[in-house]
Amino acid sequence: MSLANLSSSNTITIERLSKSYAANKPGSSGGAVHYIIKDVDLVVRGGEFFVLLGPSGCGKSTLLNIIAGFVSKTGGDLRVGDVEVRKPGQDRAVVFQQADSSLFPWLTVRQNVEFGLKMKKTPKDERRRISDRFIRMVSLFGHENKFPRELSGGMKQRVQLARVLANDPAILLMDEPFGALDAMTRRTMQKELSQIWRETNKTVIFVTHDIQEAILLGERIGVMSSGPDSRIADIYDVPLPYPRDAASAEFLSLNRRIQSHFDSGLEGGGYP
Ligand SMILES: Nc1ncnc2c1ncn2[C@@H]1O[C@H](COP(=O)(O)OP(=O)(O)OP(=O)(O)O)[C@@H](O)[C@H]1O
Repeated sequence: MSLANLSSSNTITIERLSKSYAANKPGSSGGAVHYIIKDVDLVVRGGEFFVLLGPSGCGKSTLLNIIAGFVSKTGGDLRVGDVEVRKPGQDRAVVFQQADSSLFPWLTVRQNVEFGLKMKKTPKDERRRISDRFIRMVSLFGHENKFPRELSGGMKQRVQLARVLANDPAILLMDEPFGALDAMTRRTMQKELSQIWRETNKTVIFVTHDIQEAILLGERIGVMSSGPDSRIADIYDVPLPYPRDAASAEFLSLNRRIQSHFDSGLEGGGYP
């Protein structure tokens, strides 16, 4: 398959997507319906790095989990390429904020990274080659025989990332993956992720409530309105070359523009 075809088959198309729930008090009847997200329209191109930015509780994780197939939509359409999303699939992988719940505590770093490959019956030599590559990429070489309990939070997060990348999903869905890390580790991880994305041409949707992180990473930034009835209120292009310099005039100017978007109350709420 050519790269162009690969890209279009990884395009994520979202049309009037909604997630609602019945908000009846116990014992009452009637049809009060609350929307977490309502009528979200978005196209994320194959190979694009798209950031979803918004205040806490606006529905970023809900939208990401619908794209992952973990949460069902209640309205609208969602497709990857031409295929309607109804459940999780091998084309999509999720990186969560907390690595703890996703790593197997009884497996070493290497065994965790190779887990999905083993399930797919990838031959041992090939598994070793792939896990070596990604363990190096996330700077964990020398730690491959350690167990999760012997690792710091940042190291566990890097194992999670290496494991997801070893499975080679076309689409990476990342839910505040660096939110729990200290500032220095976070910066290193942002650089690594940006480089991996540029090397692998994956489609990435990255959730954050940090404007600087959004501008460091994204080609486009979709700003979500505060919930309920949340939607993508605005999309900013980030026409800056990678790797990005957070101290450059253009970076700071875009940061101010997005910040003022929230300060002016366009989202109907404070930020963050
Ligand atoms: N099953 C559910 N039933 C009712 N409300 C829900 C349900 N799931 C989520 N919510 C509500 O939907 C809103 C959006 O939650 P979500 O976790 O998607 O937000 P978020 O933007 O990712 O927040 P954060 O940045 O704090 O993680 C919240 O107000 C949450 O309480």
